[in-house]
Amino acid sequence: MTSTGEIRFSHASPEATRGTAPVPNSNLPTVSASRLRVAETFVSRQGEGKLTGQQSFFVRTSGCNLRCWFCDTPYASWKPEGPHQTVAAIADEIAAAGVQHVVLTGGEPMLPESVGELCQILSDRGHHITIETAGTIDRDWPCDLMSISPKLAASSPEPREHPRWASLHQERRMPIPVMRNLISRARDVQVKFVVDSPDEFDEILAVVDELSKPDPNSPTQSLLASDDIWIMPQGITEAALDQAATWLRPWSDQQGFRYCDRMQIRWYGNKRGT
Ligand SMILES: C[S@@+](CC[C@H](N)C(=O)[O-])C[C@H]1O[C@@H](n2cnc3c(N)ncnc32)[C@H](O)[C@@H]1O
Ligand SMILES: Nc1nc2[nH]cc(C(=O)O)c2c(=O)[nH]1
Ligand code: SF4
Ligand SMILES: [Mg+2]
Repeated sequence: MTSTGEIRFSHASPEATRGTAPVPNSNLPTVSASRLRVAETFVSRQGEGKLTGQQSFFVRTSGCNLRCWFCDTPYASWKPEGPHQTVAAIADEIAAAGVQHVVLTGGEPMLPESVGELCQILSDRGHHITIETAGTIDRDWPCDLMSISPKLAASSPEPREHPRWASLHQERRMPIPVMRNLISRARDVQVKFVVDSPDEFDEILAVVDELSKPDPNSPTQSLLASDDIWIMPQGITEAALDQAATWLRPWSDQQGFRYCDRMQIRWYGNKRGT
C-alpha cells in the first residue's frame, strides 16, 4: 500500500492445506519475518454475526482502501496508526494468549499480503480464523469464516469534503466478481450489510441477487443462502442500535435474512480494544 492508502494489487502465494481446528499448538516454530501494520490487538467476545459471543483474539490491521463516512475505527482507516510488527511476533502473541478463535479485521485485513502468511501460520497451528473484510480484494488464504461486509453507495465519504476518496470509494467498493470468488472458496461465509436508512433496501436486494446467482459449475445451487445474509444497523451507541432495530429488524425478518446486533457496543460501549 502507498502512504496515501492506495493499493497496488498483487496476488498471494498459492494456498496451502487448510488445517482442521484442534487446540492451538504454541510449540510450532514461526517462520515469517514479513511485517504488518497493526492498529491494535485484543481479546474480546465476537460481537457480530454467527459467532457472536465467541471469545476471540482480534488483530486489527492498519490501512484501508476505502473510507466509509461511518467507519467506527478511523484509527485504522482515515488516520492509520500503529507499529509495524512481524507476522511471527503477532502469531506468537496469539499463541501466548491461548485463544483458539482469531478475528482478522481492520482497516482492511486483505490489503497486506503478509496477512496471508499470518493466516497460514494460524491455520497450521489449529486456530479458527475469521476474516472481517469489505470484500474488495481477491485473496485465497486459509480462513474458516469469510465475513464480508459489502459497502453500499451511501457509505461513501462526503464528495465535496473528500472528492478523491469519494471517487476511489465508488470505484472500489462493490466488485461483484471478487466477492463471488471469496464466497465460492469460503469454508463458511456470512455477508453483513451495514444499513443506515430504508433507502438502501433496494440496493441490498440487488447486491444479494448478484452475489447469489449460481456458479456455472453447479448451476442449480445459489452461491448464497438467505441465512448467510446478515443485516446490521449502522451505529455506535445502544440508542442508535435500538432505534434502527425498530425499522430494520422487521424488514430483515420479512426478507428471511438474519438480524445482526452489535453486541460489543452493548457489552463495552464503543471503546478501542473491545
Ligand atoms: C471496521 S470494519 C473492518 C473490516 C472491513 N474494512 C469491513 O469494513 O468489513 C469491521 C466491521 O465494522 C463494520 N462497521 C464499521 N463502522 C460501522 C458503523 N458505524 N456501524 C456499523 N457497522 C460498522 C464494518 O461494516 C465491518 O463489518
Ligand atoms: N467485540 C468485537 N466484535 C467484533 N466483530 C467484528 C469486529 C470488527 O471490528 O471487525 C468487532 C470488534 O471490533 N469487536
Ligand atoms: S471498509 Fe471497513 S475499515 Fe475501511 S473505512 Fe469502511 S468500515 Fe472502515
Ligand atoms: Mg468493530
